[in-house]
Amino acid sequence: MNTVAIILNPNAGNKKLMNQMEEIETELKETFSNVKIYQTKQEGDGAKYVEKLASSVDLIIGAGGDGTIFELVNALAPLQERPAFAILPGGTCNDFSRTIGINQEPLLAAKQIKEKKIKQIDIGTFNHQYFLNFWGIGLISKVSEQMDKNSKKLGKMSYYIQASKLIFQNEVFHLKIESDDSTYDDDAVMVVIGNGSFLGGVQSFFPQANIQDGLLDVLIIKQASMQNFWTWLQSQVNDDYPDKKNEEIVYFRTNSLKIEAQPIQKIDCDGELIDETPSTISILPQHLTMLVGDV
Ligand SMILES: Nc1ncnc2c1ncn2[C@@H]1O[C@H](COP(=O)(O)OP(=O)(O)OP(=O)(O)O)[C@@H](O)[C@H]1O
Repeated sequence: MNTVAIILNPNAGNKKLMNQMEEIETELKETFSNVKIYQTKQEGDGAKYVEKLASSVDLIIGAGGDGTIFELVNALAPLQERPAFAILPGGTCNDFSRTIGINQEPLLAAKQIKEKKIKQIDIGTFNHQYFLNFWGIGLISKVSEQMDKNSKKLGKMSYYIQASKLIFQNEVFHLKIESDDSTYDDDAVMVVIGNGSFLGGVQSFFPQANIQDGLLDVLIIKQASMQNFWTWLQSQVNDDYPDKKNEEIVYFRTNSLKIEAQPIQKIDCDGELIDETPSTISILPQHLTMLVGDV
């Protein structure tokens, strides 16, 4: 593993990553003989770089926030031959980098990447889109919808401020889920399907998510559960979560499922609003070779 392309969004987050790039490049060059930085100028540039570079590099390092990582993963995942992938966290939440134990200090993350600790990682897919962290409808996508660049500057707290504003609106939809492992046909206010264990910067929804088990974690929140759910979210999850005896929270694991909602719901995928229901979601087991940190 010698040839490395760093695809960098210079405007991600608070530009902390951008300001440390020289130092990071020097650090990486101690281990990798050929390191080049490619700066994106706008949305779509990251994907173009992946298409151009994937067949000629051993490792692509995504340097930016979750939006940049989402774009790069969506360009890498459909390729037949995929170089290894790593993350230098530079955004607000950096959810998947946390799941794979990458330090949130970019220079320390670079030191971890130098260790070349490799894992084959599952990724989720639906309608030719791919996700590392989560697929969600209901409350979760409403929070994303109302987040703008200004509120993002507040960092991950802004997710919770938005969520707490919306949580009592409790907009119910009718949900139908079919999978080999479970079915559901009832009202709900939110569905979150997880691959990674972090969401909005905290290890809240799926603390025991395993990114190599070929399974998606499916969490359905029914209407009456919002108060419980919020209490639970604040209490930051204990080991026996989710308690399957709790009738207000439905939880199961599966490798694929079909979801319909009435009225149609917007889909939030790794923090990006990109599609609408219905959707058939599945997992691509150990599809991506990633350099991980302390996991
Ligand atoms: N040079 C650039 N200037 C502005 N936007 C860019 C640039 N390069 C890429 N983008 C786009 O900006 C969007 C947001 O980027 P990214 O997620 O990396 O940063 P962020 O929004 O600050 O972080 P987070 O998503 O964690 O809050 C992405 O969709 C990305 O494609």
